[in-house]
Amino acid sequence: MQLEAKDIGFRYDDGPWLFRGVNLSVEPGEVVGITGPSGRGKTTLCRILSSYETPLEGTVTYNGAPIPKKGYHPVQMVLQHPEKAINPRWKMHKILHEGYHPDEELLALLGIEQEWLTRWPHELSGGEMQRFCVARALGQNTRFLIADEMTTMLDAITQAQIWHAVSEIAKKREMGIIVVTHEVKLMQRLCHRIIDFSG
Ligand SMILES: Nc1ncnc2c1ncn2[C@@H]1O[C@H](COP(=O)(O)OP(=O)(O)OP(=O)(O)O)[C@@H](O)[C@H]1O
Repeated sequence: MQLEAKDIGFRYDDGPWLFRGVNLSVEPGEVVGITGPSGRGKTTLCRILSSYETPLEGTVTYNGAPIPKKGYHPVQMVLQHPEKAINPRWKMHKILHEGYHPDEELLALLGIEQEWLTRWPHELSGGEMQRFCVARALGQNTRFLIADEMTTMLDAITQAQIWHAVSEIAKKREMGIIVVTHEVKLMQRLCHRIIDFSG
């Protein structure tokens, strides 16, 4: 059940190649960090791994086969800014239940309070909103989570709570995680190995 990128290359339109020949594989339960200077394409690579973007060269496979375009996606991505990932016209319960129905245990682990469910997104703080985005990404069929600066904007306590919850779930389910962050200590604490993406 490995997630594997082979010889990936990408550039935007007629621009220069952002990267070529990138190889990466992540095993179930493994936590892999990706580090590198700003602008080298870490976010773009994450988008390719989670099928939001198609590579111009190379392939991404899950369990040795291309990831099916239909159905629940086994690779889920959580971004830095939760407000960009949710529909501002939906109340939180609708946002939360968009893909599946998270159980009470997961909500409690992520510190999501019942009363938040009836609120609009603008009535929540960034940290509260991000807990919903994380819950939404942690469906039972999520095999890999891509955390692209997932807790960068949050205070230390919220950051610790979210990572504690995600790590617990990952251990229990053997879920793999890719962590992109500029925070070196967080990266070292979480990751089994770190890949330098300096290009
Ligand atoms: N949709 C797009 N169209 C054109 N260029 C883009 C697009 N998205 C990103 N880029 C450019 O591609 C390069 C890589 O961006 P990307 O966000 O992948 O890098 P990054 O390593 O994640 O950077 P950061 O650490 O600052 O988030 C940047 O120069 C960026 O301006």
